[in-house]
Amino acid sequence: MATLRERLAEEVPLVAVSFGDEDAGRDAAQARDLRVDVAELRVDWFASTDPEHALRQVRPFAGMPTLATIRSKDEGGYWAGDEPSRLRLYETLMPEVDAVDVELASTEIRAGVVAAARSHGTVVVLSHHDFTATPAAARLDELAEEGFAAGADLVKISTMAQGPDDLRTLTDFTLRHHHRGVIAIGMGPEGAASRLMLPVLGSRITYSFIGGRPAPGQLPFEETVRLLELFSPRFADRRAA
Ligand SMILES: O=C1C[C@@](O)(C(=O)O)C[C@@H](O)[C@@H]1O
Repeated sequence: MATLRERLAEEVPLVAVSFGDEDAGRDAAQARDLRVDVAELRVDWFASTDPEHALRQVRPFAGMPTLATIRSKDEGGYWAGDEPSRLRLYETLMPEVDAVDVELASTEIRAGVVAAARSHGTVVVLSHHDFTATPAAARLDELAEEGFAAGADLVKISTMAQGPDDLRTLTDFTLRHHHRGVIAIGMGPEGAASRLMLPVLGSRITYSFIGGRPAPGQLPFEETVRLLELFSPRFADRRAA
């Protein structure tokens, strides 16, 4: 099977699903059955952030592309510990996963996460979330520059879309930067179309859900796959292969 890095280079959209630690064995089996492209392990959702517990939740997903995220409270996550502990947890998980996602704004640990990722060949996503609004194009460009300069393989922008103007802003951002490796998401009901349209235009990963924990505006995994198969022949070919 192609590695996540190889898949990303193909520029065919990937569909991710986020998982906590309710029942990692069950979730991993389901993710494999449904051929989820990327399992995002939301470590900040885990009941315990003890490293051994976290490793036990991640291991059932071995063999499929995995992305570990320990999201800060400032950007909508549940991580309650301090920054040195968060960096240690990323370092512990690094050999077991294909990619990690840390916020661009987490400047205390960002360089440490990137350095650990480099030594393991792990893909680095540097992300920016805004749950209220979509910033102007110039600000999004600054974030992209900051992210690539800091060592991102992918820069992810996930912002609340309030209407068509925000969809246009996120679309333009995708068109300007898709060749460098970006993920762009318009959250909320007004952003839902971005979860299909932007991957077709080059945003590398779109996020969906199975079961009960959707982010604002996310579509179910099977619906996302069905619609992308209609809109992206390259995606349909890869699913059929
Ligand atoms: O940042 C993202 C994108 C997301 O917030 C979304 O809106 O799909 C879902 C999160 O799990 C992921 O880490």
